[in-house]
Amino acid sequence: MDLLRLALVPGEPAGVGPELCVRLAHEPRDHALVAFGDADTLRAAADAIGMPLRLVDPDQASTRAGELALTETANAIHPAFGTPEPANAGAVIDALQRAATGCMQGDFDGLITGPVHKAAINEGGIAYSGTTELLARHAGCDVVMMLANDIVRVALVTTHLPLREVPDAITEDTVTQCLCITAAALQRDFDIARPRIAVLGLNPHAGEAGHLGREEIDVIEPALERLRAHGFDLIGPLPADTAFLPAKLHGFDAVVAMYHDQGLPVLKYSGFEQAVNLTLGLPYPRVAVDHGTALDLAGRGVADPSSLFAAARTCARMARARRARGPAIHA
Ligand SMILES: NC(=O)c1ccc[n+]([C@@H]2O[C@H](COP(=O)([O-])OP(=O)(O)OC[C@H]3O[C@@H](n4cnc5c(N)ncnc54)[C@H](O)[C@@H]3O)[C@@H](O)[C@H]2O)c1
Ligand SMILES: N[C@H](C(=O)O)[C@H](O)COP(=O)(O)O
Repeated sequence: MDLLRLALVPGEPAGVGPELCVRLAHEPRDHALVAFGDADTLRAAADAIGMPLRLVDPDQASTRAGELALTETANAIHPAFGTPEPANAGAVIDALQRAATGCMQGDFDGLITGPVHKAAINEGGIAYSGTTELLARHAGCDVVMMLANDIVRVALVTTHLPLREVPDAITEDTVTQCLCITAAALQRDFDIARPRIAVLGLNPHAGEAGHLGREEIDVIEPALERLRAHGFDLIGPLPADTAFLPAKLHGFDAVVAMYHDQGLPVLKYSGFEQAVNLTLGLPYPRVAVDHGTALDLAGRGVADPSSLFAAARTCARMARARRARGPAIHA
């Protein structure tokens, strides 16, 4: 079988992404990694953490430790560590889009991404709420953000949205769509034949029988009932404050949360180092780190690379399984 090829985007040039990519390039691997980024930024990151780095042509598909194939997407300005330059927003987004195009065209088997600084991209004049949304638009499909570690998988109905807008975005359709994409991904990429999914309510105590909000009764429960009639194994809507108790978590393959900060703090508290961020529903596997740009640590050589290593392992595993199984048939 041909060597697996994975695209790697370091993300914000002033953050920890580039140095973590240098560390990743030194890890043993049985797949080719092709980075999309700025050569000077990667070299500066390698110098800062005292690790050698040899950048090679993207066609070379090297698996040698310390070597990284690079498709250059040059920055406008060389940034200082810890200080994002909004002028580099175009280069950061260009790297993501070119890597995603490569995945869509079948040049790559999957995409691994480092952290992007959302404010710096917007300050650079590009409307951007997250890479999840960018990749969904690029591929023209609906997706779900799921963060996962060995303890829990959390999928979100809404992603990067002001809290004020969340209730209006929780509809029977968005809940149904999130559950369908999540269940299909658990079957396909995690080999769980009949996933058991816990679904959280939106309101305190899942609405307390309508006395603390009606979204559970009017929106979430009807969506669950509709899907149960199609054979989905769903529990909920559950009160979010106790759904993550270890004894309960044991029985679920994933938890669907209604919004970002309902689900992700629990996931990150339970295992920040090993967690990864997956975009479910794309035609290719995309796996990212679970942490941000950590501007306070950039260039100091102390940032933990575990999440990026886990992202690369997860992406390679999913890509290999998809290759073995063949392309998905979309209804
Ligand atoms: N995958 C992504 O693209 C992603 C994920 C989360 C946040 N972000 C973005 O990153 C920026 C900064 O976000 P933030 O400050 O809320 O979160 P952050 O994850 O960058 O930092 C939170 C804390 O965790 C620490 N930390 C983060 N990564 C670490 C690592 N690898 N090793 C050791 N410690 C680490 C930081 O030092 C900081 O104390 C924001 O623009 C945010 O939107 C991007
Ligand atoms: N919501 C993610 C997290 O908190 O880890 C993060 O912001 C990155 O999301 P994108 O991959 O959509 O940029």
